[in-house]
Amino acid sequence: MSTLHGSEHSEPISDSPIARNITPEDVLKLKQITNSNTEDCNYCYLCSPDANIYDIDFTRFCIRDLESGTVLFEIAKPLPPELCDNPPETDVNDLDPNAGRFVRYQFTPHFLKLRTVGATVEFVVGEKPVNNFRMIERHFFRDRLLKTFDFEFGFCIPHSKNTVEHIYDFPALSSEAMDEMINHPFETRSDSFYFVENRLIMHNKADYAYNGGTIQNNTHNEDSK
Ligand SMILES: CCCCCCCCCCCCCC(=O)O
Repeated sequence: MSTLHGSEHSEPISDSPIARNITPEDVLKLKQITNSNTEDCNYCYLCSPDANIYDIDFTRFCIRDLESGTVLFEIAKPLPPELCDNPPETDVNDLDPNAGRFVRYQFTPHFLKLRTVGATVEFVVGEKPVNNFRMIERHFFRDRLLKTFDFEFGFCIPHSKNTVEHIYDFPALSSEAMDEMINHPFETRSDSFYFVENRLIMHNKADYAYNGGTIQNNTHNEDSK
């Protein structure tokens, strides 16, 4: 039996979140990062990897500062083994079904001073048309909700490759809040919930450090986007 971990709902959303459809309204009500009350918070997801019945696959992800145009982070999914000269012997996704659902970002303190960031996502979809593709992403520092982002991807035709840039307007943060976030790496976290026709089909997590000394970054799972 489990509830929607991390929420401060007076009633559990569900006895089994994976068994029942989680809606946008559900995740918009969450008052904490999912499963933030346990050590293994990176292993609590509100849908199983099998919920992605549309075979949506993120193949490239890029974040840029819209004021300067500087690319802050970029990652592309490796080519499938059949298209590689030297494919790895083991696919990490064969070992851990949650591989690729969690990303760790390491940014410099300057990142927190940015105003607007563009996140470009490239993704492919499978044989089903995708209607009403929507991402709700919630960023928390500890138990404080920094901001909720709610982005539409629109309609995607079967077997299409798509690119969209979502604009993140940063929340206003006091210098004290920024200092706290800088001094407590990985206590800033996000949940990204992806819906098709209001059904949760993917849930990814990320955490963030802002104490890096160089321009950018590092990830746990390089194939996660
Ligand atoms: C400081 C709080 C505002 C945070 C805005 C963050 C903008 C960067 C977006 C990157 C989020 C990607 C999440 C993911 O990997 O799924």
